[in-house]
Amino acid sequence: MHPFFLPILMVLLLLLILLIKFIYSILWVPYKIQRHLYKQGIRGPGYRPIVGNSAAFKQEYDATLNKPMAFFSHDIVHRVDPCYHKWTFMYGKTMLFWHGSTPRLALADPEMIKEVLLNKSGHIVKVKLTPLAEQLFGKGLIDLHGEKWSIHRKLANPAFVMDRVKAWVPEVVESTQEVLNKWENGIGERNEMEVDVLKEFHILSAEILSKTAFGSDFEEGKHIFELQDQQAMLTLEALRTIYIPGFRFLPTRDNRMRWNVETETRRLIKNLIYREKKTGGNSKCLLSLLLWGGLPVEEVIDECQTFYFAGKEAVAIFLTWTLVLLALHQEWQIKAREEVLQVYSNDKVPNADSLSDLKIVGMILNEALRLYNPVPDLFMEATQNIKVGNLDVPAGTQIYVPVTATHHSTEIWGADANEFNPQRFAQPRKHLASFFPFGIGSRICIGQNFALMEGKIILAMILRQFSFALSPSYVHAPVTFLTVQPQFGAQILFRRLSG
Ligand code: HEM
Repeated sequence: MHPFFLPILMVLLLLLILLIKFIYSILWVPYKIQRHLYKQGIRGPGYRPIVGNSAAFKQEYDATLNKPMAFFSHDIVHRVDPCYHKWTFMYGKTMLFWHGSTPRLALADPEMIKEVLLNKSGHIVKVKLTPLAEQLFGKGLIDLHGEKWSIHRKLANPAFVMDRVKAWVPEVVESTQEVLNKWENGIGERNEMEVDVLKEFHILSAEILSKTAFGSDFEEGKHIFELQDQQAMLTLEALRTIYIPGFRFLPTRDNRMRWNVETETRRLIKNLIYREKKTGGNSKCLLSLLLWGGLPVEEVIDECQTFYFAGKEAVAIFLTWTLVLLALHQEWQIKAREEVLQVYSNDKVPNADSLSDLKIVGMILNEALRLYNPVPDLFMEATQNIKVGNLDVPAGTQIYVPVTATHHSTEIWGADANEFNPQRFAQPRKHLASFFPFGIGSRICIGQNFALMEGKIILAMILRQFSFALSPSYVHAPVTFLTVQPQFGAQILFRRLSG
């Protein structure tokens, strides 16, 4: 026998096993799942080996970016979730599409959505972030599972219970007042001034988060936020391409940039932690709870990365859309101002006790979160064969929850689903899974109380000091850049209120 015969045979055998595994996961499993769901009446754009429907996603997304809305409308699903929107007309609202070779089953029925998000069997879990997204979020709450998630969540929860959140009202008032003074000075002798509130609210929510959750000076956190913004852009670029395992380890230009940004972000957070350790901490803040709760430093860094992003981004977007809506719907701006002036009469500074008196403001915030919910979709995964409603869902199927589409559904919200009508929130919500901007179930947003408190205080303070309208330079173009954002900023004209 030739001396190389055996090694060559081994290599060939190994290659054959790899090929079989490859064919099994790229062809056999996807087509099997597709057949299984097709038999139950679930249709979709069809599986393409390896790439799935990535080409369609890219094409629709690029088309959206190049096509601002022709006229102002709150009917935005076709921009925010373009593929899903297009496919619903072809295949129905409950459908199957493909992210690479991963099946995604989109659900539209609130009862089924509730069943998935509230499932306690442990067989439906949150989808793990891709390693690329981990560089942005860190391996914190958003991406943790099981026992580790439960430990982190228990440690972080006390920072966001209502009493603790209310204690942060003075910090929110102080930071907001500084911004409003800046606008006031900017107007000076003029009649009005244009402000891109998207930029302003990013800075304001970052400052508030630094002071409250991290108990630190904004200057310390500022650089971390800037790096996170940079990382968000890089992550977005990467997420729009097909994920190829191992590619992120190649020293490409973008990969190197991502590594550097991540290393620098983590270094800065580590500095914050060491300062916190030295000073003994501030028992009110999240950072202290995590650190003194016994988490290893590396896990605290991960969690800080998560909160620096999640706590700033969505709040800034939420406030931005609220202002855009009130700038457009003057009648509601007037109603909200009347309420604010009544609740905070005699120049009273907004305080925690009167938050619940801001009923109309609360309804407006809800309506803004319904029409322009910052997080457009949620992803879960079946780890075993499961039943959702009447459907048999095979293990390995991801479940896609189209939050924006649900919030805009005429079947759920009636013929005026795409109208701005805060009055609809005068009644309790129709169904737990008809309005869920913060998610529902055990993974519900931990910062919900905090975000709504910020929304009420900041909006009340703006309404007391200024009237505002959309600037002619504003172009309505909602688009999904990780969150639902105004593509060209949100230019608003502010006027000082007389008297
Ligand atoms: C209007 C503002 C906000 C919106 C719309 C929002 C929305 C969401 C949504 C939809 C989820 C996912 C729920 C799920 O997977 O089922 C989430 C999770 C999360 N949010 Fe928020 N969020 C907001 C503000 C905040 C703030 C202010 C913070 C922190 C200060 C925060 C921190 C988090 C964290 C850490 C998670 C992961 C929770 C877990 O999986 O245990 N969010 N948020």
